[in-house]
Amino acid sequence: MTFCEQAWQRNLPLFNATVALPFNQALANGSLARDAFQHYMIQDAHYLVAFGRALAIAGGKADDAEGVVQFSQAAQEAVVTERLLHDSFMRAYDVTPEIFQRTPLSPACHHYCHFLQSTAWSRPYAVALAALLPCFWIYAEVGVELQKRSVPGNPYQGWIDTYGGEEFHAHVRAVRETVDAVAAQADAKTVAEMHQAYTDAARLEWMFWDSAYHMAVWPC
Ligand SMILES: Cc1ncc(CO)c(N)n1
Repeated sequence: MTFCEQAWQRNLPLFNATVALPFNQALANGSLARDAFQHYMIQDAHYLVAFGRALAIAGGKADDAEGVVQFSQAAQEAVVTERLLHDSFMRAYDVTPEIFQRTPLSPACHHYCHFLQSTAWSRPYAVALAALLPCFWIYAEVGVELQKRSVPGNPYQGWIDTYGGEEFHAHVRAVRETVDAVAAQADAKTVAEMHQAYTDAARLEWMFWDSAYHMAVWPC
């Protein structure tokens, strides 16, 4: 079994729990509260910049030219997506640049951003990639599950299609191929660290959606 197949199997209950989260169920049936979606978009815009930064660092650590290109391009796409979010969904949902500027990262978003950045800076290339993989893969598979459950006229269809769509899935397949190739060359200790990083990130994906549903803020 490849690293990715193993990681998917080990974390399957967590993935199913992620799809079942109230946020995702409400996104699929179109009943998600507008202010929860606004909160989520603001946090996601913050997240995408940190994700981009972590990808750029991973690109700099790549052990071949292909990896440099793949992850520096992914870094660029993350930031382009962040900008598009401001011009499209945020505008449509009345999240002004001022509202965005004055909304700090939620505790879950803060933790996820810093986990990705510190893993990318301080751990080997293979471990950094394993931490970044759920951001791609879980999003794409949640997108597919939400497309299956989505109702006609769902106001959130555009958002769901971004992640359930073929363009994003092609990226995910390419990242999985690289992660499997890197894992195949890694020693057992590194592979164990990769699994831990994958699970940590998968848990943070769960927490990100849960936090958005409750519009969580810092307790003090
Ligand atoms: C929290 C989160 N994870 C992954 C993605 C997809 O890259 C996203 N937009 N937001």
